[in-house]
Amino acid sequence: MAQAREARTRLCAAHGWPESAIELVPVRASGDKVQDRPLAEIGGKALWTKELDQWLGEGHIDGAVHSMKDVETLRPDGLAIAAILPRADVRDVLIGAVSVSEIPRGARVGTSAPRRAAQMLYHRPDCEIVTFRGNVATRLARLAAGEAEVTLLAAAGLGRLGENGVGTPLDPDDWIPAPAQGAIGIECRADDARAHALIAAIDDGFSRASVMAERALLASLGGTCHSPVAALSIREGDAIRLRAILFSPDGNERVEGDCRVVPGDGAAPAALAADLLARATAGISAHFVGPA
Ligand SMILES: NCc1[nH]cc(CCC(=O)O)c1CC(=O)O
Repeated sequence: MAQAREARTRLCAAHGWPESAIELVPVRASGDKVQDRPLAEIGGKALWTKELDQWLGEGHIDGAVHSMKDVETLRPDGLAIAAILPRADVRDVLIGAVSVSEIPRGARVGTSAPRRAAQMLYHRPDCEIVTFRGNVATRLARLAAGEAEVTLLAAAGLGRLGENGVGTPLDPDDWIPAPAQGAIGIECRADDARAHALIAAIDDGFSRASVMAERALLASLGGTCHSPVAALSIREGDAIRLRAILFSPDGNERVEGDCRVVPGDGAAPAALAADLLARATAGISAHFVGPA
């Protein structure tokens, strides 16, 4: 809902509309309905998009607001990503310790993201991963209740909920976030030219190019938002430096690489994905199926 409000505010500002011009329609996603198990274990795909796709396709709504990190790389034919909003803080935030190296020995780390678990175990093999799911407030409450010593959350999500002062943001030089982290996208029906044009007015070109590069890499890896992969686009003049790391889930192995991407070019991310898979050990490549 915080993301939808941000999208509404930006759309209304761009077109000079009152906030009442856009109605927010809450849709409960499958990923919200199941709270007690790690998402990766539920196995189903499209946990955050299935219901929204259906409502959009059937015309109950004219636009769907997504956290792009949760949007599968292969989208239904009838839908189009009409805008990527200016990207928020891309970083992961560590809560419960001031840095990864200062986490107490043997500490429990609450997360259900395979990427965060593997990346933490790579740096801190002494730590123990405990499953942490639910919204931001739930996770912070579980930390406060002593179910883990530390947890990791996206700075973007914390910021949108007004939790700005919590924890230590991790420098992307040593800790890379998830593909598309911090980016909000708005989809519409591909044949709805009017909605597409209105929404496209708030598209941010560099954020779009960055997110599309990260998604192109993920698609070529055959990865999902549950894959142990970290990827980030960094501005390099008019182009992008795309950095990526694949991990084995236990954090024992990793393979990393980077490439230069001219905005809109999907070939360079695909080539980086192929190169990473070619250099990956079996413990890593078992978690990626390659391009569809
Ligand atoms: N899968 C959960 C999810 N999807 C998007 C965000 C944060 C917001 C964003 O990255 O845009 C989060 C929570 C988290 O990772 O802490």
